[in-house]
Amino acid sequence: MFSSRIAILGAGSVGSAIAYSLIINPVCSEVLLVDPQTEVRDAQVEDLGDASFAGVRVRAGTHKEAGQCSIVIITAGAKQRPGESRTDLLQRNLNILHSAIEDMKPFHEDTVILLVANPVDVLTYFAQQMAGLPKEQVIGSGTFLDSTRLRGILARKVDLDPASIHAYVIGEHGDSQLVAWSTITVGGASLENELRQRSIDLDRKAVAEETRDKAAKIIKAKGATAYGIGGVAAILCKSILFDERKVRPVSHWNEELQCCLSLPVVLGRKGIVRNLSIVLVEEEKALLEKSAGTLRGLIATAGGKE
Ligand SMILES: NC(=O)C1=CN([C@@H]2O[C@H](COP(=O)(O)OP(=O)(O)OC[C@H]3O[C@@H](n4cnc5c(N)ncnc54)[C@H](O)[C@@H]3O)[C@@H](O)[C@H]2O)C=CC1
Ligand SMILES: CC(=O)C(=O)O
Repeated sequence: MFSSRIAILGAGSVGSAIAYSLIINPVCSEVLLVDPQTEVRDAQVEDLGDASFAGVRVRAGTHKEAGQCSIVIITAGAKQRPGESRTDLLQRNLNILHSAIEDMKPFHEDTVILLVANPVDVLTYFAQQMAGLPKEQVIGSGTFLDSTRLRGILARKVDLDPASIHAYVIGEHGDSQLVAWSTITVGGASLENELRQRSIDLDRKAVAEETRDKAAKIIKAKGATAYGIGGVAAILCKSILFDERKVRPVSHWNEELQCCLSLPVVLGRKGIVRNLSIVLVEEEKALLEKSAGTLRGLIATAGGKE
């Protein structure tokens, strides 16, 4: 059995969905839930414990214990109300992040921090400044969830398994994100080729908008998204703990663009193992730079570097 521990800060909708994914498909021995709302936290522990058939222990933990875990997943923070954007949460969630990180410090030298709370790219940047860990060990779930949504939408359009479509949403996990259309492949062939061969007329703009707006649509109807990020965060934990070297689009510091945003990178036990050089066409490069500009602006507004 595994010996690693994963701490989840925030035992709300997202934290509990991530915990559920982690106990259903075990990758660690213990999951710690950390939340100042102790009554809710303890009820989540009890409820999740009833589902822990695979032997993963779930218990309440403290911030100090979390700082010593193999992975700390930060979901602590306010969520969007219908009509709000992720960036509307910035100041509230930055304050929560600051106190949570101070409460966890000093971190174990091998801890990887996975930001999930929004706006995830900006919080990833500030967590890197605050945590005292190498930048490679502080990452955000970024556009992995958007890329999963994109693959699902494309899979329905072209009648294929989503896992057989290599497609990435890059940039901000937010409104300035973009689909890297020119890089999409199916079985080694370009998506263009697949569409042409099968005479499928794909409305790319509509697909990109459906992908981008999916969270808002779910939030409008049920108040939160949870299962998607639950699955995605658990997959990222597995990639990290098993040193899988999987390529994932996650939020990380990009020296060239001077902000944290998502591009495909190689993930391993110490977080980002290396960057990959995705080859974009000019229009995509311009959109990525625009997305980075949005994120740099948000960082500056929140008191980070200009
Ligand atoms: N990156 C992504 O793809 C996604 C991000 N999110 C984000 O995740 C965040 C959480 O969403 P929900 O779970 O729905 O919210 P929620 O309100 O259900 O849960 C948040 C929890 O954080 C706790 N919390 C507050 N301060 C804390 C601290 N210092 N330490 C530990 N816990 C603390 C609260 O008590 C609350 O229980 C939101 O910011 C939301 O926007 C949600 C879905 C997907
Ligand atoms: C809420 C959010 O960030 C999402 O579901 O994409």
